[in-house]
Amino acid sequence: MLKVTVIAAGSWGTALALVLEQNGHDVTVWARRESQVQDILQSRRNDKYLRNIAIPENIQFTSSLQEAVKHTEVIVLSVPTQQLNNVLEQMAEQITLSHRVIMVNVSKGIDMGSLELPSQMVMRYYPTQPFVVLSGPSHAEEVALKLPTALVAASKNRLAAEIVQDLFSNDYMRVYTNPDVVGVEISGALKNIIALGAGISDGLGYGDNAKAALITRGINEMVVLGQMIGAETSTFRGLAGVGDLIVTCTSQHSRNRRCGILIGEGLSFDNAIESVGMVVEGAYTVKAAYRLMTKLKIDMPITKVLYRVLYEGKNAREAVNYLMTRQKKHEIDENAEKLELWQ
Ligand SMILES: NC(=O)C1=CN([C@@H]2O[C@H](COP(=O)(O)OP(=O)(O)OC[C@H]3O[C@@H](n4cnc5c(N)ncnc54)[C@H](O)[C@@H]3O)[C@@H](O)[C@H]2O)C=CC1
Ligand SMILES: O=C(CO)COP(=O)(O)O
Repeated sequence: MLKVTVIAAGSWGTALALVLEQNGHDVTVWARRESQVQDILQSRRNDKYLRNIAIPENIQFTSSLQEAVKHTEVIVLSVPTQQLNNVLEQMAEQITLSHRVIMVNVSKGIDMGSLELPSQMVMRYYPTQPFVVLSGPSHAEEVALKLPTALVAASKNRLAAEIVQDLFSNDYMRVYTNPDVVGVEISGALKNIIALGAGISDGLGYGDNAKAALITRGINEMVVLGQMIGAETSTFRGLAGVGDLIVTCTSQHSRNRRCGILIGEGLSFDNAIESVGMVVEGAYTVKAAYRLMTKLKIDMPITKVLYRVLYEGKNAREAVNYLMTRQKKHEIDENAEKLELWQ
């Protein structure tokens, strides 16, 4: 049994706390508001984020960071990416982790200000603690119902990856390990942008053909950016890559897809975000990815048009028209260069 602290009592943090408790660990969840802690303790539910799920008495809740991390062995960070730096700062001010703690991040995104990945933010504050990113196709609503789910625990530290694999594995959750932290993080961040696009496509009334094209060309964009920043291309074929892209672009549970559908149906960006009521990571990651794309001088057309739709008021239907009619090109640039493939 390990002592595990989950930071943030949103839908994913709560669902993962349930898994950890089921697996026999000593689980404490930190929520920033005492009122939320009291609500959960009274009802043993967290209906705002995870409806109709009973939370066992064994899971402790607190709004004190100090109490939450006291003697803990594993910290699971489930804070929305744009808030992660702020939470890490609060933790660093209040807590010196003098003991060894495995830092596990489960949020998916890129910081809009610094353009850092979660691993880079965490390592800035805790350079000597082992870091693991847990990612893959996994909606909290299904995990809370114990429906079969497969994830990937990526770390440069093999032992830490294997500890996290053991921590979460059970008969409905299968966890693989992977040393490619950057590839897993870029996959998780960019798939949300593509899912927003898939939602917009659905909201506009386009069909399965359009969505399949978005998913496939979306992987291409993930690879293009990933290769520039040191990711392994094979990671994009895995659970964190194509796996998560499929689930987020097609699932009824996806917040990113739902937000996209509302925008496609004509709602404003702000109203769509508000209506979803939970974090829509892709809406912020698109800004970071657009800046990265510009900085690295690479072409990411889906990211580019989504940025224009969300932040520059471009009409969504015109954006699709742009994607369809832009300059013709090869499907796979590398193949086009291989003279032996042409007759
Ligand atoms: N919901 C899901 O099924 C999954 C979510 N994720 C990722 O996990 C991360 C969290 O997502 P959700 O739990 O769905 O979000 P959520 O919107 O359900 O919950 C976010 C939680 O973070 C807290 N929070 C927000 N700002 C904060 C701050 N400044 N300080 C402290 N706490 C703060 C909120 O109070 C809330 O409890 C995201 O990056 C998401 O992409 C990953 C896999 C599955
Ligand atoms: O990352 C997720 C599923 O793997 C959650 O996606 P949404 O935020 O779109 O719900």
